[in-house]
Amino acid sequence: MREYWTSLASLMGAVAFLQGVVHAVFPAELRAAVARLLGRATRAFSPYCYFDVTETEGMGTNEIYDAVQLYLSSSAAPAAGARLTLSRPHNASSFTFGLAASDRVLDAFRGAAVTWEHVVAPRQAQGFSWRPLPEEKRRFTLRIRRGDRGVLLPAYLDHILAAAADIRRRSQDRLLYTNARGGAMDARGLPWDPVPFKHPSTFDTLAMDPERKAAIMADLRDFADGSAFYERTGRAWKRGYLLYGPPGTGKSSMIAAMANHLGYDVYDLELTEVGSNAELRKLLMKTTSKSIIVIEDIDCSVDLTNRATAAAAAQPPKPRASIDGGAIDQDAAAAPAGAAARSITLSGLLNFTDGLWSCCGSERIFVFTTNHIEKLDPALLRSGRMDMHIFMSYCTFPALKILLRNYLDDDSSASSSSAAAAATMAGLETWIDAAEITPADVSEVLIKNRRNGREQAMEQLLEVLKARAEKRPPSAAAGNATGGGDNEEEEEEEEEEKRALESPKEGGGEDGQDEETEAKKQLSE
Ligand SMILES: Nc1ncnc2c1ncn2[C@@H]1O[C@H](COP(=O)(O)OP(=O)(O)OP(=O)(O)O)[C@@H](O)[C@H]1O
Ligand SMILES: [Mg+2]
Repeated sequence: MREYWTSLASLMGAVAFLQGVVHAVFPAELRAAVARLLGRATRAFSPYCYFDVTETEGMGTNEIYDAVQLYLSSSAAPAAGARLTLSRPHNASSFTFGLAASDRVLDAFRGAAVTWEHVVAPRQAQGFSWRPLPEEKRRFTLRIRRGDRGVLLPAYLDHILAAAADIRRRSQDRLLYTNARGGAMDARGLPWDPVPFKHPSTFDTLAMDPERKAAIMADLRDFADGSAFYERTGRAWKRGYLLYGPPGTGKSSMIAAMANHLGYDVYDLELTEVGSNAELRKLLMKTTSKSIIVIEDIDCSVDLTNRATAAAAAQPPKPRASIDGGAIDQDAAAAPAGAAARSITLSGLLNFTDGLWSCCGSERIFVFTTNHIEKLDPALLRSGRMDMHIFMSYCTFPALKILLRNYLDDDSSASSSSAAAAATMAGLETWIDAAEITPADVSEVLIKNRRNGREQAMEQLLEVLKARAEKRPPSAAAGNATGGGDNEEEEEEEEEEKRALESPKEGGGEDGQDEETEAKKQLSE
């Protein structure tokens, strides 16, 4: 045994001596070149190939490096014993995990296994630079089997970029964009002003019938996951929703709930600020994908009369300079007399939602709201433009239960099981339809009275419902309060119509218009 140790020691001594000789005789550059050559020779026989993604690229940061970091931090499995770093990026509401130096993560894509290594090496001393580089050089090295290269690249990188963008969007606060300057650009060439969007409305807090709510949520989910479907069917990846109903029934709350549900940004388009159809197009082109473009109170925004009537009523074409500085806006010239002050035309708006321009990005949702659906041109409402018409009704009993839960359920002294509470609840159920009260008004009553306890607040609400129902014409109130009587069949028919309107319209535009006529009839009653 002793001889073994003696020979090992002399071998190590010989290696150290040789190393000293090599260092003394061969310059550093030559040694590095030999090492590179050896590395290349080993890689030539290796079953793997390697790709480096460096942190910096030229003078700037490398977007792919950031994307890989974000992707690996949430999607891939760290190898056993790997260390993760924890951070919270600026303006983000959640934490992200990053890979520490020299650790590995394993991932798989389309059945092929890949390994990522995070390599951190000290940077050689740098001379003077206006833009000092980080002290360490960081890179991710992707190792894949040679045979998998065709399967993985570039699809795997595309997958990583898309996943990282999704994570970034979900972890960062969403933005609400407005066009307060019309379509005029700011110094960065953007017509939209962003502010953080922190509306607390969600589908959970939104008061409406649970089945209708579930149908809308499913439709939104189908849309968001429908990339392959839209590509296969040759449709532009966009969807239009029209929210209509009396003021205070939750149209704006629904938009916020949609944005929160999908994690989309919101573009609140103020049409009255937009000078021309050309400006409208520019605004559209500057929206990002995965966003909801909202036009509230569409009936009040522009004169949206029927295209045919508009053309007949049009003044003799009077060329009018757009605010872009002298360019003639042809659409504006054809504007109807009533819209002379503004040059947005119905056809401009139709092109905005459905024309070729609307497809200059993907995954966009258009939401229009109105209190008066009967004022809208059928052309605007047809399928493909407004695919789903959602009637936001006065507060129904299922919706009321959601509001009671939202506003009163934090009251720990609540004893809703008492006989008195049950009687009040039954009273609310009886009177809610007859009162024709909006969820906004119900919320107001509950907010004002919640300090007095759940039961008191409910009793107060019942008083308000009764008072409202009694103020209404006796026939309408009685019919509703007693559960319908003779009107029951008519009501059922109305319900059917509403359901039909809310069912998604994938196909022909003509059907959409027929249904729309029904909706108008129903609203004008
Ligand atoms: N369906 C609802 N669910 C929950 N809260 C509601 C609902 N409808 C109205 N509210 C409450 O009433 C307030 C006003 O609602 P919202 O602004 O969404 O109504 P709207 O239909 O957009 O009204 P308008 O037509 O006047 O724009 C909201 O702040 C919200 O708290
Ligand atoms: Mg609103």
